[in-house]
Amino acid sequence: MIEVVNLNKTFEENHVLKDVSATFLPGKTNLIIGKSGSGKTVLLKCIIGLHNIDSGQILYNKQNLPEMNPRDTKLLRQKVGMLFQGSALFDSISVLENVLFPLEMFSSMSKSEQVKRAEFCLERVNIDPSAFSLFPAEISGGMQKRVAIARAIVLNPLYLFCDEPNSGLDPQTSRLIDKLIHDITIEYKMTTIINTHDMNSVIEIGENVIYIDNGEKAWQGENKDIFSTENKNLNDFLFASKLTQSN
Ligand SMILES: Nc1ncnc2c1ncn2[C@@H]1O[C@H](COP(=O)(O)OP(=O)(O)OP(=O)(O)O)[C@@H](O)[C@H]1O
Repeated sequence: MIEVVNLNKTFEENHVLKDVSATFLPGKTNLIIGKSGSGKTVLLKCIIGLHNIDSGQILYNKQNLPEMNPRDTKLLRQKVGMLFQGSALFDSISVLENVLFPLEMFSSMSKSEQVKRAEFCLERVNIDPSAFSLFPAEISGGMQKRVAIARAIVLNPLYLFCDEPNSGLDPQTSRLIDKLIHDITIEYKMTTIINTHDMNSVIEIGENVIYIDNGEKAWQGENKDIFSTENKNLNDFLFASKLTQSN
């Protein structure tokens, strides 16, 4: 489980995260939602350790990330998978080589074990072996995203962080990607945190939704409860998101 406790983050005069406390549950898809500029990405980056924080705690199974020694931090990083906006695949190497990359960097497997593991992950995200030797530019955006998921899970992470996984995808492909992330989260009992604008994701896979409003955690709960919330700003946000998505 990941918990953040009384987290504060400022950039110069800009107090971006204000005393945020939230829990992110293992085996669940945890969604961070909120208006543009509310602090979602900064929160995700603080949790991953890409931003130093001003005060508060970031607890990975009760171990506070800012206080971890370099050895424990390194061990933790090996348990983390990341899915960035726009897939961030390496253009000049093949699909298979992209997924092999983390294994070459961080595992002690033999080459043949690495290839077996990479192929297994690609098959898990439904990439046909005929596409293994293609370059990212030769496959669709949805396939690129699935390759990026395969790469993110190849080291068997306990934690999966996804920043806007559906950006640039059509609604049908977005649904497939959501379902894939959700299924993999359950299968591998990962703690998955997704930063999203996509209201369909909230409805489909929002098992634990954290709503950030102007740097504060203003609501946390399950998708089934979100549309009966009495939080006015959240209601306005949901209404505006539904309008945008139906246009
Ligand atoms: N590296 C940085 N240096 C200074 N200010 C930053 C930095 N990163 C983010 N901010 C500021 O923090 C605030 C929150 O930004 P953040 O990117 O977290 O918003 P967001 O909710 O993810 O928005 P979006 O949905 O548009 O991506 C903004 O005011 C932004 O300008």
